[in-house]
Amino acid sequence: MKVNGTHYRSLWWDRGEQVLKIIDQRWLPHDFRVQPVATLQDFCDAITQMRVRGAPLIGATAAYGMALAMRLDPSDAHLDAAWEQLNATRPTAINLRWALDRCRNALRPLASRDRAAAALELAHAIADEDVEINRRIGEHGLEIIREIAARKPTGEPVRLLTHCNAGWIATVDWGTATSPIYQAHDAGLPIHVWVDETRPRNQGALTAWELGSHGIPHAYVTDNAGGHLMQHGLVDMVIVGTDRTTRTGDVCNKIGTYLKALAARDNGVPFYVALPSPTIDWTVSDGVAEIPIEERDAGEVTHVQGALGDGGIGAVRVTPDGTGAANPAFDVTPGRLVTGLITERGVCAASAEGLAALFPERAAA
Ligand SMILES: CSC[C@H]1O[C@H](OP(=O)(O)O)[C@H](O)[C@@H]1O
Repeated sequence: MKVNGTHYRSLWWDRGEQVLKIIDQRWLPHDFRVQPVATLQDFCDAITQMRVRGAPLIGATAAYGMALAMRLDPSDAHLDAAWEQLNATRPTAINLRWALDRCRNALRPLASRDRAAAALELAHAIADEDVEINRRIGEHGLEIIREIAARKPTGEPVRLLTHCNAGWIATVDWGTATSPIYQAHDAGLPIHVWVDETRPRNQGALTAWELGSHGIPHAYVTDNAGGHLMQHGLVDMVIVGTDRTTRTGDVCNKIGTYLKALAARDNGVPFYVALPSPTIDWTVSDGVAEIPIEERDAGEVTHVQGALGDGGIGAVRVTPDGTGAANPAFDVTPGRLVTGLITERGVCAASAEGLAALFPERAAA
C-alpha cells in the first residue's frame, strides 16, 4: 500500500542489488526503515525478531530465504538444513511451514544446478499469489460491509473493530483483515475502525499507521475496551486475521482475539476472520489442543517501546524490577464463536463442512 504517496510492498526483490529488501517493522510507526536481508542468518533473525511479521509475510520471507540458501549451496543437505533453520524461527503461523514445504517439494526433484533460479522464481510467485489472495479476500469482505452499511442510516459509518495488525505490512500487500477495510473505503462506504492496541507488542499502532496513511477514520483503543464498545452498540463487526486455522474452523490469532470473540458473541456482534488458504492447517482439527502457541520473551510484557522525547525510539520498564512475566503470543478461538471465514474463494462457516465446500481438493487430500 502507500507510504506518503509511494506504493510499497512489505518486501521486494531488489534486482539491481540482487537482494531482498524488507521494511523493518520493529521501528514502525515512528521510523520507516528499509533493510536488505543478505544472509540466511539475516532471514532467521528477521522472522524471529519480528522485523517482518504476520503469517503470510513470514511465509513469503522464508521462501526468499530458501532461494538464498540454494544460491549459496544447492545440495540436498543444504536444502534440508535451510528448511530446518528457517522452520525453527517461529512455531505458530502455519504459513512458514507451508512455504518451506512448498519450496522444498518443488526443488528436491530438480538438478542442483537448476535450484537457485527455480527457488527465486517460486519465491516471487508466492509473494505475488499472496497479493492476489488478499485482494480477493478484500472483495468478499467488502460485500459483508456493504450489507451492514445498507442496514444503517445513510451516511452513518460502519464501525469495525480489529485486533493486532493483519494489514498490508503483515502480508506482501493489501493485508487480510484490512483488505475489506481498504476496499470499502475506496468504494466510498463510510467506515470507522476501532484499533485494538494489542499488547504487548502493540501491533495496533501499525494498523493505526496503515489506516492513517490511507485516510481511514479510526481510533486507537485499549485491548480491554472492546467489550464495553460492543455492549454500547458501537461495533457493527469485528474482523481479524489468523496465523493458523484448523480444518474444522478453529482460529489461532494474536493473544486477546479469543476474548474479543467471547464479547462479540455475548453482544450479538458478527465476528469474521480473514483467512488466506495458505493459513489453513489441514492436518489439525482441535486448535486448542494441537496448535503450538509461541511463548515470547518476558521483556516484551515488562517493557514498552515507543518514541522518546529526543526523537529516538526506546523502551521503558513498566513493572517493578525483578517482576517476571508470561508472554503467550497467540490464542485459539473455537470455530463456534466465529460468524464466518472470509477466504479468497468466498465466505464460509467456520466448520469442516464450510471449508470443505470452498476447498474440496484440500479437504479430501
Ligand atoms: C495477516 S496474519 C497477521 C497476524 O499475525 C500477527 O502475529 P505477529 O504479529 O506475532 O506475527 C497477528 O496474529 C495477526 O493477526
